[in-house]
Parts: sequence; structure tokens; C-alpha cells
Amino acid sequence: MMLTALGLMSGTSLDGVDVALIETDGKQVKAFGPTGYRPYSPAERNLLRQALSEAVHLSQRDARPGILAEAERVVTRAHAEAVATFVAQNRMRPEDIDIVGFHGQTVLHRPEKRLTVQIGDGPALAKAIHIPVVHDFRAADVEAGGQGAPFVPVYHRALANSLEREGPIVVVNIGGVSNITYIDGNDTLIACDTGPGNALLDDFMYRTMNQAFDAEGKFAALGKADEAWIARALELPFFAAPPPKSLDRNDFAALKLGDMPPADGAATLTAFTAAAIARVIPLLPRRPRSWVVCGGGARNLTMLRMLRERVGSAYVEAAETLGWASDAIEAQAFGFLAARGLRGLPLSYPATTGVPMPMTGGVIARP
Ligand SMILES: Nc1ncnc2c1ncn2[C@@H]1O[C@H](COP(=O)(O)OP(=O)(O)OP(=O)(O)O)[C@@H](O)[C@H]1O
Ligand SMILES: CC(=O)N[C@H]1[C@@H]2OC[C@@H](O2)[C@@H](O)[C@@H]1O[C@H](C)C(=O)O
Repeated sequence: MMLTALGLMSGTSLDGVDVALIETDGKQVKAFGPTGYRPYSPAERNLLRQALSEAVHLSQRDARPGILAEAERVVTRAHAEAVATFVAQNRMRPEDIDIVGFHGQTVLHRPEKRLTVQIGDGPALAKAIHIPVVHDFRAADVEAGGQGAPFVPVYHRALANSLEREGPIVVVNIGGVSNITYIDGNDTLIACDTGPGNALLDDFMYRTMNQAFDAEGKFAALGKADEAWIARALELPFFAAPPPKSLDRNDFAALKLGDMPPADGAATLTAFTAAAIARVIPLLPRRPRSWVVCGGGARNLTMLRMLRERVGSAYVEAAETLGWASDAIEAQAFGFLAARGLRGLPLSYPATTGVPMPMTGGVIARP
């Protein structure tokens, strides 16, 4: 049976809530519906940044000390507003939507301690929007010893199934952190985080240029990357470790650039993201022939150029050019995962998160 599933994603870039509707049975996507976006205000974004700093002290996933309780209320309210606006704009009623997939906002990710924390109150959201909500997608996986991320690979596979491209295909998401899904025919699905996405670059642009991000990569295009710095950074043990593996948004925040002009700094961090993505190639069973790039980083033309330079003769294209709604993919994925969770289908696998066996997940909250 097909479900009308609404996915809600608030990613590590802390920019806002992405909303996307799909028709799915949890295996295939029958139709793509409209999408929406509810940005965080500067004050909300600041609060989330503080919540991330405070969350480093957490040792329990449901504890909300200090500012985290307020941050959770803000996240829940922003999602409720995002759904209300989406429903009104598309002239829908809550009963037209069968299920909502609510990722929440990750504030801490420490899989080695079996701890991953997403704030956002599922039961409160279900009551506010009058629609059943599946939430807490990552909990069961980390509890079972998995990485708890990435979770979009099953959705990337569903999208790639109808793609006529030479395999192996890699779908790369360049969000705050970058992650890849490696697809080789029907049987091979491998995934991992690869390293930084835009988070280091965004933080740098904010500090040095008072800008939220490097639009289209124009600033980095003016600079020269410090290849020696990148080579040293890539010596961190994370990059040589085989998949599956995952990261916290701030895992590389301690890396400091040397003294260099700001444009060179932006070029270096952009090239570092591209080089870290390409560093996964020798860790995969076969060399990928086709790369599909999604997430906000796909709009960064310097990032795309630098990735092309590092993947040899493979074909690199932005997801948007394939007709995929690049910015909505993660939201669509959490609608898809909600449908899978309802059906008891696996959300994660040994080769995507390192969980001992294929694992379903998500917790349902009814209005
Ligand atoms: N026009 C643009 N030019 C360059 N970069 C852009 C552009 N638009 C967005 N970005 C980058 O993409 C980022 C947002 O990406 P995205 O929405 O995919 O992240 P996210 O979903 O929050 O993160 P994650 O996938 O890690 O959870 C912005 O912070 C910015 O760095
Ligand atoms: C713990 C967490 O929220 N991780 C995010 C983050 O952002 C990108 C990358 O790191 C990915 O592993 C994951 O998000 C996507 C949606 C995922 O689970 O596939």
C-alpha cells in the first residue's frame, strides 16, 4: 500500500527545516510531491549553536540540561510551523498525510559511546500537527552498536535504481558533513561519512567575512589551496579507516589553518572537503564510474570542480541536473524511512552503519 509521507529534516548546517512530500510504500517512490523550507531565524540559529556546545557534556540521549530544553522547544515549534505552512500552501488537510518522518536536530554524535542525540519532541509534534510522527531514527542502530549514520543510503539506492549511469555509482551528499552511498547493482550498498562538508567552510566564512557561506564557491575560486595543509589533515586516522564510519559536525573544528589570505583559506577548506570525499575511493570495492552530488555543497561550483579534479575519469554531475530535487533529498529520505519504519523494513545495514544485522527503527507518536 502506498503512503503519503512527509519528511522533515534539520541538518548539521543549522540553516532551517526542509520539508518534502512523497508517495511511497517504503520500497519504491511512486511520486514526488511539493517541497518546503522554514529557515531558522538568526536568534534560533544562535540558540542551536549554543545547544551544540552544551551538548558535548551529555552522557544520556534524553537528558536536556540547561539551554538544551529551550533549544528542543524551538526545534519542535519550528517543525510544527513548517508543517502548518506546508499544509496550508499546498491546500491540504492533515488527514491527507499518512505519516511524518521527523529527524530532529543532531546536537551530539558519539557512536563509539553508543550515543547520538537528536533534539525535537516527537509526541509534542504529533499533537501540534494532528498527524502520526515517526522519530528517533538513529537510536536503535547505535544501541545495537552501529554508527547511527548515515541513514539516507536506502533512499539514495531507491533513487539510483531508475538512473541510467555506468556503475558503480556514488551518491555524495555535501551538507554540514559529507557522506557517500556506493551502489553497485542490486546487492552492494556501502555507505559512510567521508569528512567535512560545508561546516568548516561556513564557520570560516562567518568568522572572516561575516557571511553564512561561500555563495557558488566564488570566494574560494579567487584563492589558492594549501595542498600541504590538506595532505597533513588527511593523515588523521579517520580518513584511512574503512566504511562504515560517521562523524559529529564538529569533529574537525580543532583543525586550524595557517596564516593565509582569507580567499586561500576558503580555497583550502573547499579543497579539503573534495579531497576527503575522493579519499574514500581506495576504501571501496571498485572504482566508482559515476558520481551524483547533492546537498547544499552541490551549489558550490568550486567544490564541484575540485571534486572532478580528484576522481580521475569518473563522471561527476549535480543531482539537480538529473531532475532530483537536490535540497529536498534528505527530507524525502526521512519520509521514506518513516514509511519503512512503519513496515518494519530495514533502515540500516552492516555495510551502511556497521550494525550487526539489518535493522529497522524509528518510534511512532500518535496525535
Ligand atoms: N548557493 C550556494 N552556494 C554555495 N554553497 C551553498 C549554496 N547554498 C547552500 N550552500 C551550502 O550548503 C549548506 C547547506 O547544505 P545542506 O542543506 O545540504 O546541509 P544540511 O542538510 O544542513 O547538512 P547535513 O546533510 O550534514 O545534515 C550551506 O550551509 C552552504 O554551505
Ligand atoms: C548524526 C547525524 O545527524 N549525522 C548526519 C550528518 O549530516 C550528514 C552526515 O552527517 C550524515 O551521516 C547524517 O545525516 C544524513 C541525513 C544521514 O543520516 O544519512
